[in-house]
Amino acid sequence: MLKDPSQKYQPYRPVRLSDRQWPDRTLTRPPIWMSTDLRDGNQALFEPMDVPRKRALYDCLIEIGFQEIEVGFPSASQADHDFVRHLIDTDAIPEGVWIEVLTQARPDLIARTFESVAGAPRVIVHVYNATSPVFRDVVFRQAAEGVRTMAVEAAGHIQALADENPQTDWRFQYSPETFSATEPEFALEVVDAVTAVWQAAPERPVIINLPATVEMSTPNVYADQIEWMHRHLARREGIVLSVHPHNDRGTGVAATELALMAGADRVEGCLFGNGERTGNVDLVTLALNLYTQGVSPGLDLSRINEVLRTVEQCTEMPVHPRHPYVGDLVFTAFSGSHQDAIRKGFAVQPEDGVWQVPYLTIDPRDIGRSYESVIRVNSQSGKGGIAYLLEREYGVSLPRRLQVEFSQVVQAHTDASGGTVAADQLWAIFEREYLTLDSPLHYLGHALFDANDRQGIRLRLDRGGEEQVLTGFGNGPIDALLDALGSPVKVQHYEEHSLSHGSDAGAICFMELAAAPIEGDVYGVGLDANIVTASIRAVLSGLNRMAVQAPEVLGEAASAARNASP
Ligand SMILES: CC(=O)SCCNC(=O)CCNC(=O)[C@H](O)C(C)(C)COP(=O)(O)OP(=O)(O)OC[C@H]1O[C@@H](n2cnc3c(N)ncnc32)[C@H](O)[C@@H]1OP(=O)(O)O
Ligand SMILES: CC(C)C(=O)C(=O)O
Repeated sequence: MLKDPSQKYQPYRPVRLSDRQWPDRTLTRPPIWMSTDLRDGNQALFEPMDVPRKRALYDCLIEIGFQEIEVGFPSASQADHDFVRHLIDTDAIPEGVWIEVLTQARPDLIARTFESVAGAPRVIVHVYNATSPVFRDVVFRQAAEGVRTMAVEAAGHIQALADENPQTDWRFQYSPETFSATEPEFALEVVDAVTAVWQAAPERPVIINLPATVEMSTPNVYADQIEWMHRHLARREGIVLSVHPHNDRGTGVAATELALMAGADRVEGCLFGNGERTGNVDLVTLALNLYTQGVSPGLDLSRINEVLRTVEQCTEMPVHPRHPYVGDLVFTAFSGSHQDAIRKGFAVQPEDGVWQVPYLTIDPRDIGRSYESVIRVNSQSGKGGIAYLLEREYGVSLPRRLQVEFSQVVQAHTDASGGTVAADQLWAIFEREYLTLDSPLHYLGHALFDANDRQGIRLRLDRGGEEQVLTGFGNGPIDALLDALGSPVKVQHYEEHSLSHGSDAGAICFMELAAAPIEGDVYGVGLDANIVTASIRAVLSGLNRMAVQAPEVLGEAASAARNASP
């Protein structure tokens, strides 16, 4: 890299527009959408789409609700010509939908374009020539006047061919390619000349499309350029003002939004931002950005995963996992505080119905995505996400302190394994830690009985391979159980709930235990169809876990007296 890049690169030229209006505007309605997936998107692929792939993507665009679709550059390739014919010959252009075809401002190409669309019900003929100084000087080797004439002659040619074919409904579109690198005064001069030829008027509007063929400035400069044109264009009321942003600086969406605030009526782009180099502007992001502002975009993206699959199959290009709204990971929170906030947000249903789940700009269900991928657990995760997954998948609501305890168990696992933990793996860790740990004390059975206003229990268990029958008495079954075991532990807290789903067991019991040699409390968990058995299992689970640190918590082997029949 150069120490002084100014020797090689020049800053963009700002537009003189001191009273710009766009900064104070907000977007309150959607633009007219035009998909150029099948043209600009297609011309940017390793392997351009064949007719079946183009057709699959076209059908997808129709289902989403696009009414203007640029279907190709039929004078440039046989494949594009064949696709246009396929649509016309199979009657695949629904009422209200306009196909659009692109051509250079060259008489032979314009003529071939009209031949290819013969018999179509509605066609937008889109003609372009570049207008910027470098194109004038280097590519066309013509003075500005020559470049203007190229556009004017093409416009006249198009008008004449359309007049010869009145069975089709025609609309005309002109793009001064490289508009954003063109002096605004010259772009205006060319566009005004073209709209004069076409006699643009409200009853016969034409589309003037102002591309950022290469994005070369901050989005505010593009917005200024659009507002300047919007305010200076002749026949403005007969013009649908369109923008065609690319994303070379990574700000295509921002530039488009500001351009719409600056007066544009229409946007050309591609699904998920496919297109030349860094892509055309992403129409899905634009549409859903509007949606999250409470503005219906007029496009149906309620099954966004299906759209994604179609686009990926047709273009053979993957969409990034962090791509806005559609990427695999955009509704996933790994870090603990995010998971905690999301879980709490889901739990609150605001009375006014206004969406306010932290970290999520949109309800994933609105676009056909589920909460399943919302929370994943890895080494950055905390108790919130873990609790959320166990609750959602297994109907298990962990008490708060158990959430803390178990998250450390999970963290040890993720630190060691390095990966993420799905809900089923989480449950397996939970089972191993709390539910299937049955040594040294292994529950075999119990019977409760009344003993002079006290609760009696006869407990059958396997203690390290030796079967024992222990008897104890207390104020209730747990008290009697601890008495039978002769264990010094104290029950600090006890919670039990029925399982809502995910297991046919009826109840889960959480027992928070404390015993002198151990710092802090330790949880045991029991799962059983019977609520008392679930609580006995929970005590034994806790004791087995505590015994790893302090074997004495297991209690003395019960006294002969206790072992005697009551
Ligand atoms: C920004 C965009 O995405 S624009 C769309 C780009 N898409 C495509 O180009 C589609 C694929 N293109 C093609 O198949 C070919 O370029 C064709 C069929 C359009 C033209 O092919 P060719 O006649 O062989 O020309 P070539 O590809 O070399 O293009 C360069 C010529 O087109 C001229 N040209 C370029 N753009 C335009 C235009 N908009 N209007 C008129 N002439 C143009 C150039 O000045 C150059 O002319 P020259 O040979 O007299 O110097
Ligand atoms: C033809 C024009 C609109 C184009 O694709 C561009 O400038 O990027």
